[in-house]
Amino acid sequence: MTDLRIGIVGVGAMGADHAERVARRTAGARLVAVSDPDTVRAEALATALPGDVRMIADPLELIADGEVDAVILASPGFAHAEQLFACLEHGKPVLCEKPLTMDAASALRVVEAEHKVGRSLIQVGFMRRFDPEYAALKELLASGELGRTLMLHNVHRNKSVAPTFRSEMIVRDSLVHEVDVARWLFDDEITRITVHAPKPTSLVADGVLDPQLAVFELANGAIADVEVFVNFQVGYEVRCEAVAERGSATIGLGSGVLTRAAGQWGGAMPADFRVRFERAYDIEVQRWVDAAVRGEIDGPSAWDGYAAAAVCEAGIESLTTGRPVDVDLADKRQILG
Ligand SMILES: NC(=O)c1ccc[n+]([C@@H]2O[C@H](COP(=O)([O-])OP(=O)(O)OC[C@H]3O[C@@H](n4cnc5c(N)ncnc54)[C@H](O)[C@@H]3O)[C@@H](O)[C@H]2O)c1
Ligand SMILES: O[C@H]1[C@H](O)[C@@H](O)[C@H](O)[C@@H](O)[C@H]1O
Repeated sequence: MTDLRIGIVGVGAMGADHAERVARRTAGARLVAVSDPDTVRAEALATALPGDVRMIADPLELIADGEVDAVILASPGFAHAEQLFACLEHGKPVLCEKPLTMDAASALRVVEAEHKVGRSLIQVGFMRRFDPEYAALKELLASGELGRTLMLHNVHRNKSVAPTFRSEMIVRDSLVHEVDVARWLFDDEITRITVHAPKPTSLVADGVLDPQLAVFELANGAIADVEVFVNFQVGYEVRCEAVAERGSATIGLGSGVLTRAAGQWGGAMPADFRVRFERAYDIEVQRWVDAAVRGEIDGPSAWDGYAAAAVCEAGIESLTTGRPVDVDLADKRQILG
């Protein structure tokens, strides 16, 4: 069978990482084109990677290109909506990095446009669903061995982020992962969100609310809390503890290799998500490629991206008022039939 020919739009940190993945270690796929407004960066990447990778300056041209079968969108969130509509117009399967779009209204338009096409073409890059630890936690909770899950406690810390990363991005770009994790682990919708902000770390610009503490209330009565702290300084740390009726389960303790030496004990912390979630991204992309060949998706759908956008929109409102905000989610059955 011939390889799925993939084009990547946006080759900054994440796009370049995916480009390496597709070009070197994804079975049944071939990287054929990259696009980025920074054409020098895109050209350099295209030249460095194995195979014949073209640089196409205009992302919409890459999406329309007859030799590109499927697209990975790793452009910034503000560019996703237009590029997703182009993928739908050309009938191209697309793995879109989170966030699906910048707000709930545009995300819902994407869901509706895909529904009109009549095929699931969009998969959202909520890669934690493919992380072996998260997958094992999901399986354990679903088995019922611990009884009903009551609460989740989550920690999401980045070593640092660019100074352009503002308070609402902490919700839309970082907290959005736990929004998806909570919806996925509970298999339920978040109906209300509250985002508290303690006095910020002194290591961010004035006005940036970092860290934040979010509380999600789910339709089934469960609650999830999340500390999100994107300028933690130390390293990348993502943890999740599920508390159930007859026990708890924790993932993300980073207990790979613990050493004891010179009167101290400990291990290494990954510098960022590319290291911590490398395996998750590999599995995500491989399964997306395999599903695209079958004309399907195999992961978070456009609806999941929309639902997360609706929760984040309410979260950003809560961050400014300090009050709980109900999530305004469209009726799935009415939209998708
Ligand atoms: N799943 C994850 O864990 C994860 C991790 C990091 C980033 N992301 C997501 O990936 C996307 C990219 O993030 P990043 O960290 O690589 O950012 P980045 O700033 O490192 O890279 C973005 C790239 O997109 C290019 N770009 C800007 N405007 C564009 C446009 N209109 N069309 C095409 N390319 C454009 C920029 O020149 C840059 O090279 C974002 O949606 C982000 O939220 C996801
Ligand atoms: O875009 C990144 C990415 O999604 C990471 O997985 C997350 O930990 C960061 O907070 C976010 O800025």
